[in-house]
Amino acid sequence: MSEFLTVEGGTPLTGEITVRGAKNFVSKAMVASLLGETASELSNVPVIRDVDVVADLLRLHGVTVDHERASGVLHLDPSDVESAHVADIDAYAGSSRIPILFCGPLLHRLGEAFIPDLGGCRIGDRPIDYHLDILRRFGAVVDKTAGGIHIKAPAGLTGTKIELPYPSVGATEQTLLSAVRARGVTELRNAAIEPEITDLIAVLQKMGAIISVDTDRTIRIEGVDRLEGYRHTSLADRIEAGSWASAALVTGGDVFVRGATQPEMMTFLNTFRKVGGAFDIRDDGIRFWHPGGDLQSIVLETDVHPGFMTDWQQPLVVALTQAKGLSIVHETVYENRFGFTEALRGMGATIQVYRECLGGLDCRFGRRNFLHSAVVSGRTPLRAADIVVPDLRGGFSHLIAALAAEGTSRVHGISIINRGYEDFQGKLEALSARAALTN
Ligand SMILES: CC(=O)N[C@H]1[C@@H](OP(=O)(O)OP(=O)(O)OC[C@H]2O[C@@H](n3ccc(=O)[nH]c3=O)[C@H](O)[C@@H]2O)O[C@H](CO)[C@@H](O)[C@@H]1O
Ligand SMILES: C=C(OP(=O)(O)O)C(=O)O
Repeated sequence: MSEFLTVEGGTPLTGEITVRGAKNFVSKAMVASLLGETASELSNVPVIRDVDVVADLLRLHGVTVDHERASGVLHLDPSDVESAHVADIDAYAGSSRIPILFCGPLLHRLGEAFIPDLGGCRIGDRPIDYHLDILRRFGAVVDKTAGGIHIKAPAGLTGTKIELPYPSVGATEQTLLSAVRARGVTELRNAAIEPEITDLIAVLQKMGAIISVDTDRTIRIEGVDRLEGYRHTSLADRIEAGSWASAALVTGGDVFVRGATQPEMMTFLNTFRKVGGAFDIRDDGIRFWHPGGDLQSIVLETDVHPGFMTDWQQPLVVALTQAKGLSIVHETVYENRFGFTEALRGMGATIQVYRECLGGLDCRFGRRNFLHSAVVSGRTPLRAADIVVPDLRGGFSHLIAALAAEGTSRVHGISIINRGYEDFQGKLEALSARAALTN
């Protein structure tokens, strides 16, 4: 951890940056390519570490992966998967959450798989009980070991009825990726319907799948015998776009986010406006800026789509430290996503975290001892600090706070941010931030 970013605060971010494909879709579309008999081509792919991790994992399983990094085109050819000799899979333990989604496709192709322990941000326990339950319902035999899970389906997978206890994104994707080639029909109730899932369904349909989505969160999948490769352009990363929007607001800046799209960001845009941010939606992106005057405090609850996305929460909380009055933020998706506020407090923010559900919703975490509600009292000037990045979005929030703070901050552990923000240092430079890497 010797490398750190020196950030001199106090300069509004101004200018233009580009946001490419969504981290939370691209990685899943890459896994979907394993289901095809022919090669796939995915466009608008960002250069982020999660894409590299999944590319390497696919290569390990015999997929030929060619990532044209500048143009953002990814070629994925799975024709050699059956003959691949998978070695060194343990090296991928803890790298991201995507390996668990390899289960369905590998079971269809090979009848068995070993999935190393998962990584991803530590923002709660992040169990995989729904995933394992789903796989068992399809007929797989799951054996949990110390380093990962062994999974087998010698007789193939059979369609089933599933009702999720909570509309989990990953569990919905697990179901989709397993059901499309299972025997018969699968019905998934209480499914997640995030835009990244809708785009995954679009990819699977292009491959030959038959999937319908009802208005009541029910997804029906009719299994088919064969799927082909696909050609698809990823939807934009709405989380990255929202993060830069918050950065513009906190620093009193003006940023055009080329590539950002309105439909997937409607909920964010409503909140951004209520806080006092301004935006202008254009065909090629969205401009976000601080129009002057005071920012307003709000009551905010994170929720599954179409609610306010949990991954937007952390950057926006920094903006709330600059709003007048008391804001309430109730995190209902992850039980432990306010750890990042400690560093903000060290920078002068007034934020209290509570175990109670503050806000309108009673969530799964009420009365379970999790500090999952926050009260932010503003406006408080922020001062520079030495910070260690805790997780992806928390890290970006700290970066935003450092950009707005008075003085020079040192942000350690910034490589975590590369997992989901393409070339964020280049983008900071393009926006005239005063940030430099020190080794
Ligand atoms: C790579 C990726 O796409 N990550 C996103 C994905 O994560 P991910 O797919 O991991 O998130 P989920 O939607 O599955 O998790 C939501 C909630 O369900 C719980 N749960 C989930 C699975 C399970 O087997 N058991 C269980 O209890 C989780 O602990 C969490 O409290 O959706 C989240 C919610 O929009 C986003 O914040 C993440 O950025
Ligand atoms: C929680 C996140 O991602 P992951 O599921 O990959 O940890 C995120 O993108 O903020």
